[in-house]
Amino acid sequence: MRKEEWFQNLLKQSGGCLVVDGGLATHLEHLGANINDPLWSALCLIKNPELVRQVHREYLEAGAHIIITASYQATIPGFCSRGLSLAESEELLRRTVLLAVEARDAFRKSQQEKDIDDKNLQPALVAASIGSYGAYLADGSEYSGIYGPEMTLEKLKDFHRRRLQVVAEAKPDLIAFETTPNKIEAQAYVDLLREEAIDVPVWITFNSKDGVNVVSGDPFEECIGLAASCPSVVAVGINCTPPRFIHGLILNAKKVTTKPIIIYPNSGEMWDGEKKEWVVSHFCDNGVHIQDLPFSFLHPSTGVSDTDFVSYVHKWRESGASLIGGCCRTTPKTIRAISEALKRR
Ligand code: MET
Ligand SMILES: [Zn+2]
Repeated sequence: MRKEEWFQNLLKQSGGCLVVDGGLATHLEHLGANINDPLWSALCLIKNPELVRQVHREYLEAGAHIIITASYQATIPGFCSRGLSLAESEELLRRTVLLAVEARDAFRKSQQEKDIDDKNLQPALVAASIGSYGAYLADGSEYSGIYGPEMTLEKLKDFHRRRLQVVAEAKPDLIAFETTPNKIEAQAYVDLLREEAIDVPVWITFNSKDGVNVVSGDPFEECIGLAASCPSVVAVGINCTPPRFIHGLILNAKKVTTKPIIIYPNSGEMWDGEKKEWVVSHFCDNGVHIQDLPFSFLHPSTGVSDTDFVSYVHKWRESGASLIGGCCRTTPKTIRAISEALKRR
């Protein structure tokens, strides 16, 4: 079966919408991991892989149909710079898929033990994360998309090639190219998928900080159109972007593609790449300047609350999103709320 057909069938069987998990790094931190490090969540693969498995498990229990692996910031040069050999680095990359598969299989088993009929089993897919070159740099450039004048398409392809091969060989159900900050990186993905004949279905999602363009300033519709033109791509969309921009971006994506649209926003805070922390953005979620609001109106540490997030879900579903989840600063609580809101529809 063609990849697109497989995915469309899966969506249909699930009533038209699949739930994606929430922030992996965020929840690792909530569970006590210290990931303030250039490897970010990938540090846990070395220090505490059991915690990664637990995060996957909690998202499945919260109702996620798709869990995203801990490979977002896991790269071969990143691991090698910490003294790991090439073989060890590749093994760790494979482990990201294995950890998610093990969590998924254990979850399925527990569902079956609860006597849940095979045909009523929650679909549970593993999407292998590929973060951008900017994520590897760990200098905030995944939120600027500015890689400097020296960067070329070939350099980006060379950076991504081996990791993509290794991750694909580990046989995830999907590959998730996440937080893509510019058009040139999307082009690198599309070229590599063809050149390396990658047989795994993929999604490509972009991030935006103005609701109009992707973070680099490249036009959003051009990026979506390019991603959607790739035969391996089964869904396109947006991640790690404030909730207030999502509705408009879905409508704009629909102008250029009929492929399923995936959205998993962050909680609305902004990543300060210099301070390396999440800060409340300068606008409140309804576009009002934060300094014009009474303090009690704000959620300084959490951005949009889980209940606010859920009130958006119906709007996103109506405007055409077929996969909905959360990104940074969202947790299993957010995902449970999304899952329940969708079930109530
Ligand atoms: C900066 S976006 C990070 C996406 C990744 N899947 C995570 O939740 O950790
Ligand atoms: Zn994120």
